[in-house]
Amino acid sequence: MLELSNITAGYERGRPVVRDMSLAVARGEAVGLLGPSGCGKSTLARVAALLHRPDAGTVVLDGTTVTDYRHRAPRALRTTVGVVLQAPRLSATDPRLRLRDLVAEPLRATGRRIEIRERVDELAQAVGLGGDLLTRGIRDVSDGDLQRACLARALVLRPRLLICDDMTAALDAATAAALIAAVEAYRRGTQASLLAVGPDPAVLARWCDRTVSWSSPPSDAHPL
Ligand SMILES: Nc1ncnc2c1ncn2[C@@H]1O[C@H](COP(=O)(O)OP(=O)(O)OP(=O)(O)O)[C@@H](O)[C@H]1O
Repeated sequence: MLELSNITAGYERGRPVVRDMSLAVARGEAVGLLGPSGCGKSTLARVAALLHRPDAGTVVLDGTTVTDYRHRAPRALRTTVGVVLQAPRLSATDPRLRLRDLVAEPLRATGRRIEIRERVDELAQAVGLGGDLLTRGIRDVSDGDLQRACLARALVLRPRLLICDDMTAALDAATAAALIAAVEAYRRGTQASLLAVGPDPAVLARWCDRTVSWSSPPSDAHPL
């Protein structure tokens, strides 16, 4: 489903934060990527989500070798992946949005307005956004509720690969458990693959088939 081969990536020319990293996630598999803060996990996750162009290396997603990233990536490839980032306030681009609009954003962007009502209500239930939460603005909900909405948005186009970058960071235990359960239910229903990134082995073990440690030598770090 996802093959990252010898990825080198960073933000400044000549100063990579990810060096020669390889990782594969098979169809239907859930892989945890474990590593300390600042080691480059989020950067690699962004490369896998086609949000950041690597300086070197190859990304193969669903059998297609990726040549373009961000808005230049073909829509069909972009919508293969759903992404939940660590900081929901940063990933929710427009602070004036209501949660309902935030969840519906990918459906609007892909011209599937007709599906919005049913799909958003279905996902609100799946992630536990009850009561009037969907009608509230981003500024008027807790980080936990905003992250629930971000997970719903990531699932709204039924991605075949879900990437969760430290999704449960800074959430209380009950909200974290609810979000993990929602991802598990989605995967049971769709056989979607999962790449879960985080610093806590116990959290990753809870929802992943196997965990790759960032500090492993390259030969152990991937099954390619
Ligand atoms: N947009 C950016 N511009 C410049 N440098 C960045 C940017 N994002 C991350 N970095 C730097 O790249 C390095 C790796 O960061 P990254 O977020 O990928 O690591 P991480 O393992 O996910 O850390 P954390 O678990 O704390 O999020 C860090 O030194 C960070 O400061």
